[in-house]
Amino acid sequence: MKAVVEKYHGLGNDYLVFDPNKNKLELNPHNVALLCNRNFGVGADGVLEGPVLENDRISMVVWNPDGSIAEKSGNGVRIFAKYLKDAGYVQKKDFHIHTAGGQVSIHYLNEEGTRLKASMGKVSFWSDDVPVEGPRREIINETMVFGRIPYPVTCLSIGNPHCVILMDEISKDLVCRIGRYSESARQFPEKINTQIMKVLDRTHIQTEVYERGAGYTLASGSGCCAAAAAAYRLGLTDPKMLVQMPGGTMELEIEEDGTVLLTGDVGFVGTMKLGSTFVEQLRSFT
Ligand SMILES: N[C@H](CCC[C@H](N)C(=O)O)C(=O)O
Repeated sequence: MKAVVEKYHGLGNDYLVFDPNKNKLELNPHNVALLCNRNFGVGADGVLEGPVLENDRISMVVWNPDGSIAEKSGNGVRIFAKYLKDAGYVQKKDFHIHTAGGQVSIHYLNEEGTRLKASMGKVSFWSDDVPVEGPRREIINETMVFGRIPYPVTCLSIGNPHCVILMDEISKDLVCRIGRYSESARQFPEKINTQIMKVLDRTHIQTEVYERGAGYTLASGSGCCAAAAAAYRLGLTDPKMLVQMPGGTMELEIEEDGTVLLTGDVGFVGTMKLGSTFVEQLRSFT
């Protein structure tokens, strides 16, 4: 059996596109984890399975490298939109991609499709939407303890769950130290993506991310939406801002109705025809 994947990245947050129309292999948590393994597999921060084309809808599935499925990925939908153009599935400049976390509207900003704007939907700070255990409330600057240290935490959903912690200084080490505790903390029944955020001024913030099901990554599309929405809700920024992450900078805009617009680049790395022995390994996981 043959198998081929296409590798792309969004600000260094790399994904493999696995097109079921070109591959017979069935994906499952075990073979996705092997595909994403940076030593024994291709290596990536996740797999984007699709397009599934039915009743003129385009949908995709976002897999995390631990084999779990995420409702949405901001870099993932932008990468997937670029793939759809490269593979000839779409010719229009504007269209929708359906994910488990809701519909994302895509607008290409250049001919090659390497710069895209995604309308990521509305955020919700309500505990039952994120979800967060306890009485129904909006989670804004609520003290939560991770690793025996209290933090002021803002939680929100943008289709997938996020917590955002405002700090004076941020670093990879710090977000990993917190994320190891917060990701699977008991108050998050569906786990959580963790962002620490430094506000530079009213139009610039900086973040580091520890992703649910992936750990530390160089950038997170849904994560920078969450950080921007939290910064704006806390009254620290204007509705339009730049979010600086280790992998690069995204343009964010919070619209009047709470919809979050995400604009940034994606890069195509290459097409990988998987070796027959490796494909047999992937198939061996039932
Ligand atoms: N790990 C995330 C999904 C990918 C998020 C990130 N890579 C993005 O670009 O939004 C989750 O389990 O919700």
